[in-house]
Amino acid sequence: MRAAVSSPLRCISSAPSALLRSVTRVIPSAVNLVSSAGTMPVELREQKQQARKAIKQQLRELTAEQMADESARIADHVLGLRAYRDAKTIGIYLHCAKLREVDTTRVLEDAMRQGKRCYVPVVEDSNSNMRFLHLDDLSCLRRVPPFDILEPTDTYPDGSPRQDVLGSRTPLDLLLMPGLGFDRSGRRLGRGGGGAV
Ligand SMILES: Nc1nc2c(c(=O)[nH]1)N(C=O)[C@@H](CNc1ccc(C(=O)N[C@@H](CCC(=O)O)C(=O)O)cc1)CN2
Ligand SMILES: Nc1ncnc2c1ncn2[C@@H]1O[C@H](COP(=O)(O)OP(=O)(O)OP(=O)(O)O)[C@@H](O)[C@H]1O
Repeated sequence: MRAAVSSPLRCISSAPSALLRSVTRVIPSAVNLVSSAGTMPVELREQKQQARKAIKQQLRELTAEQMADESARIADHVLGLRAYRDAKTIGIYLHCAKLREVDTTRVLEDAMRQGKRCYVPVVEDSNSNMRFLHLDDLSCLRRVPPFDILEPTDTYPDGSPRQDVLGSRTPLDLLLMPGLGFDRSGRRLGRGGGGAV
């Protein structure tokens, strides 16, 4: 995600616990490989594809009740974290149920209630560039193709441009990352779009 921040950023990755081991099982050690050309080694690309396929299959097998339970546990965990409680400004994704992502609603609602400044991702273009825009009112959200993920409008109701975190004097203290899978040390596997690089 091309969201530069000017202070050390605390990153919390969350995924249903049933999935936490998937990434390391399917990608034993290759996650640490970096080719000298700065491109992803073919072997690693293939291992990631295989891991994505396996994880998506596991996600499909979770029931709605399991998803809701795991999301509730993750929300409880996040809400109890000092990093969260201390954060004045947070980046948070708006989960997509169709993609079986961890539900962020409760954290977002709590953050807004607590007066934390929230920024959410908005896809810029087909090159996976994205911005983090300020969100203070859920009524400005609409589903945007092709992924049908909720995004805020570019402007506030009064027509002024919605604030981009990069133009803000208060950088993100905490970022809640969407991801397909995470291992127990927090290493993340995304959907392959490269937006989070
Ligand atoms: N909720 C949410 N918001 C987000 C992200 C995200 O992962 N989750 N993104 C994080 O960067 C950005 C959007 N990027 C996305 C990239 C791919 C897909 C997606 O649906 N991928 C399909 C495969 C599509 C294909 O292969 O053509 C999939 O993974 O099944 C969704 C969002 C910004 N906002
Ligand atoms: N080991 C690596 N060596 C060099 N470049 C890498 C390596 N891993 C990833 N990259 C670079 O990062 C980009 C994103 O990698 P990848 O598509 O696997 O990300 P992801 O985990 O799916 O995350 P997301 O798609 O959400 O950003 C790749 O296109 C590649 O340019």
